[in-house]
Amino acid sequence: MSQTVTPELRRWIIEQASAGFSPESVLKAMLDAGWQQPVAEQALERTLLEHLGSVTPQQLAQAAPEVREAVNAALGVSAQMPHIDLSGSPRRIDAGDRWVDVITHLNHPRVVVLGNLLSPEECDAIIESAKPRMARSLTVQTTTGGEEMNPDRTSNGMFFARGQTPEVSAVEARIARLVGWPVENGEGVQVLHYRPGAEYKPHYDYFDPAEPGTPTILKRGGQRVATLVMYLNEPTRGGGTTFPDVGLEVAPVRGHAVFFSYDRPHPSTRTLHGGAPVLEGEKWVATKWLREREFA
Ligand SMILES: O=C(O)CCC(=O)C(=O)O
Ligand SMILES: [Fe+2]
Repeated sequence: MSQTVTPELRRWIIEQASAGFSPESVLKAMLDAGWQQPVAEQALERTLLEHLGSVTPQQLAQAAPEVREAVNAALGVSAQMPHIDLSGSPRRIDAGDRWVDVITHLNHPRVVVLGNLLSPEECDAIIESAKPRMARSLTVQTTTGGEEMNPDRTSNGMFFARGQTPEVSAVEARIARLVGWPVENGEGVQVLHYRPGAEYKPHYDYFDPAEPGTPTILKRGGQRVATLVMYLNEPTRGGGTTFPDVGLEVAPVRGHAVFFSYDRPHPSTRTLHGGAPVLEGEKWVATKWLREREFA
């Protein structure tokens, strides 16, 4: 007699895994219920893998450790993440050489808006040292692994090497302390300049695993797992950082920053975001991307 896997069975498997039962105990229950071992094993594996895309980080956090491990391994997901400790709901956080204000935070997507991350002097110094090296922004092209001009990004930009100027170096150390992530895992700071009308259409910062160029990119430091966009000045109107999945817009205020993290390269992180068009004035930001491992 051949057995077929019904939608009810798949739902039941997901419920069991989400409730914290280990795959072994789910499998045993299926065998006890009369399922043939190969069918049961395949149904279990397929169902859990296919379900991954719709699992929220909160659900996964509640799953049995074996499920979490299997899921993480299957997706190349990072167990450890850059993270801002907001336990005890602090108003301000000690970032080593500076107290940083906590303005707003959201759990899914994981977003933290910070105030006073940079002093006005640091903002100006970073803009001034970036200016001579600005060119039309390139984005890493996952189709090829190279860098290309992207029509969705109408800003101008440049990259600093890590530690290239004293201000960049101080800010990098501050960020590392703030999010508990090594300086070595960070890409160099990128500076972007938007004139009126310029924008950065909604996108994900992680590298799309489905694109052929991604494996090459990942050889250097693995996936991006978090982004910090730092506002170096204030456009008069427009230029906020938007998160369309949740209708959030972060105001570009000088010295403020928006931190967001994504523990898997997947839209379920809800980290789709963009730079809204600048309507009046101009906008300068510095972006710090954090990788899983050392970015050498
Ligand atoms: O300019 C912004 O607000 C967003 C910048 C951004 O998304 C990026 O640099 O990846
Ligand atoms: Fe981005």
